[in-house]
Amino acid sequence: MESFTTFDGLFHGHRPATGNAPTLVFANSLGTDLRVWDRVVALLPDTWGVLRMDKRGHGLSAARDTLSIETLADDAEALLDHHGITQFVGVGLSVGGLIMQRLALRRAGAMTHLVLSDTAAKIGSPEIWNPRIDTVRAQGIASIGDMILQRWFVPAYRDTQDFAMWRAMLERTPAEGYAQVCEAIRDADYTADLARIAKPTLVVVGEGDASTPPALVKATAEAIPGARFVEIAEAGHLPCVEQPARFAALLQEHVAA
Ligand SMILES: O=C(O)CC1=CCC(=O)O1
Repeated sequence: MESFTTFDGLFHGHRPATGNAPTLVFANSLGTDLRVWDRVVALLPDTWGVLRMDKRGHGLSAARDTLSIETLADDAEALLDHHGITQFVGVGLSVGGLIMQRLALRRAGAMTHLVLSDTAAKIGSPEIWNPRIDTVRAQGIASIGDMILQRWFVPAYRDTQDFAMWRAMLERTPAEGYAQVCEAIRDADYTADLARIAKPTLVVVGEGDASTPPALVKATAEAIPGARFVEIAEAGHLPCVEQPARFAALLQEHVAA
C-alpha cells in the first residue's frame, strides 16, 4: 500500500516494490501535485514500487526562497536516499521531465529507464515566462487559469465533470511556489546534455498539447540516442490524466522491453 508522509518538508507517497519488481519515480508538472498520477498508479501492478512527490511550493510540500531544476532534482534525490531506492524508472511530466533529464545524468547508475511526457530540454523563453511570473505574483494564478487550462486539456475533456477538479488544483497552488517553478523552467536548458542520456527512453506527448507541442517534444526525443517517440491521441498536456490507460500501457511496455 502507498503511504503518504512528509520528509524534510517534502510531501510524498511511497509504496515499496515487491521482490524484483521495478520502482517508478514520478515528477509532476507546473501547477499540479502528486495526484496528477493517481489514475496511472491505479493501473500499474500492485507489486511495482511507486515514489511520487509534491514539488517545493506546490501541494503540501514546504516552500523555499528560490528554486531551480537542480534544487528540485536535489529534493528527488533526497527522497530516493531516504527510502533506500537504488534502482528506479524515472517518469517526468513537463517540468518533471526536466528534473528527470537531470537525474538521468546525476543518478545514471540508479535510473534503469527514462519516460518523458510533454516536456523538452528547453521549455519556453524568458519572453514567455517573465510576463507570466509577474502576473502570477501581482494578480494570482486564477487570473491566468483559463489560459493555462486551455493548453492543458483538449476541448472534449474541458466539458467533463473532472475539469473543475484540475482548475482547483491549479488555482490553489501557492502563487509564489508557482512563480519560482516558472523561474526554474525559464533558466533551464539541457539541450547540450541530451546526447549523453544513455537510458532506454520513451518520450510521449498528447497530440493536442498546446504547452509543449508535439514538434518540440519530438525534437527532444530525436536528440536522445535510441529514444522512442509516441503521440497520444485525444490528449493535451496531461496525457496521464486524459488517457491514463494508454499512458500506463506504454509505461509497462517500455519497462518490459
Ligand atoms: O502550465 C503550462 O503552461 C504548461 C507547463 C509548462 C511547464 C510545465 O511544467 O507545465
